[in-house]
Amino acid sequence: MNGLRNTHGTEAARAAALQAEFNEKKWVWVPDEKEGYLAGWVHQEDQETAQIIMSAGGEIRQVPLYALSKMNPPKFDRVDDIADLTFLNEASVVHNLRLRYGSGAIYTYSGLFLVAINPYQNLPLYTDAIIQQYRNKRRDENPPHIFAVTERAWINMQDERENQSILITGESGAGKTESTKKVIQYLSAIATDVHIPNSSHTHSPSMSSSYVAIPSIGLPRSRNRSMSIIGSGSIMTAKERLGLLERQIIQANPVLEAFGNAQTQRNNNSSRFGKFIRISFAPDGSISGANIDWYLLEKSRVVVRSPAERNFHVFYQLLSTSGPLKDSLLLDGNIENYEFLNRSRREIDGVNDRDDWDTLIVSLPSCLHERELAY
Ligand SMILES: Nc1ncnc2c1ncn2[C@@H]1O[C@H](COP(=O)(O)OP(=O)(O)OP(=O)(O)O)[C@@H](O)[C@H]1O
Repeated sequence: MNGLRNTHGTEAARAAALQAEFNEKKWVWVPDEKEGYLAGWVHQEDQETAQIIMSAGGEIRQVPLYALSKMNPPKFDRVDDIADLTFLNEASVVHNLRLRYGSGAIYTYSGLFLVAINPYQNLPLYTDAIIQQYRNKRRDENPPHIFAVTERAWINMQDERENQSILITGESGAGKTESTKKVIQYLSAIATDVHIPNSSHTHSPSMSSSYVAIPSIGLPRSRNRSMSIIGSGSIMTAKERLGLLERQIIQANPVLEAFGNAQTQRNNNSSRFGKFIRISFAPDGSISGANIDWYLLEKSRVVVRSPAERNFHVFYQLLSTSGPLKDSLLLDGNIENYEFLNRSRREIDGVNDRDDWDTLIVSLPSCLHERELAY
């Protein structure tokens, strides 16, 4: 107990010292070509420019006033919600995200939004224990997390009996597909065990994983743009249900990815289409089905792309095989013989197109409802 009090005391003293040091000077963020923004303090200023002493190294820079951004006091370092910052400027947002990322916190709130920074490594943030940590908790009871956003959607669906949507957006390689998987992981883990077949009252928290905004979801839907994953209709035990939805969506992935993903300069497995995933729940909270709509496929990639990128995976997968399908399509050459393939990259490091073709073929009958894509 004493030890704990001492720790708190030391932390408070440290915070007070930092604040006192901060108060002594007029701290600002200075734009820097290499680092983005660097800390410094104003030594002198006139009406248009300021003389800044850089915090690291003591270098003096002459900077126009309009380029400077006010710095927040140290007590705001690593805040969970960017909206809490006193000075809400780009430099302070970047600083906060950078500090948090440096300590393994890839998620930060920005008001109603959640900002996720791609860690490009597997962090232990998605275990069953973490799911339990977010279950039935308010947003302010835990650190920012995609599970907290999903929990909110779940609670709203239950309380208000209204459909919910989670929009996941970002540039290529930002982590949209991975984030979508985390939402599905959470929902399938918390959905209740009992399944009532053929219920007519379902609610759908929907997820849009795309770089286009929600209104695009209103595009007319056609049969060949939609893939249904239908609940089993039988009563399942917790163990049987565990991960069923995840497994079904994972089984659908090889098909969607073969025909809709390609290697780009930013992402070896970039989705070249928007996705709208709907997960339906029965009134008792069990999953009754799921549906994936896709739209805005980058069709131009078939004929033209940057030399450093590839066409859609399926072409390379098909040409890596031998057998009746290739023969029936009169494909007797290899990549070099086809103009739409031989003008750009042919291989991806660490990817075996032949293995991926086998996975695709195994996935086809199990994930397609009514054999929509069978050939
Ligand atoms: N939360 C995460 N944890 C670990 N790795 C991640 C995470 N998010 C993304 N990644 C890594 O970044 C890569 C690219 O992410 P992802 O495919 O989700 O991007 P995307 O936004 O869907 O890209 P695109 O728009 O090009 O399809 C993933 O293959 C994975 O290696």
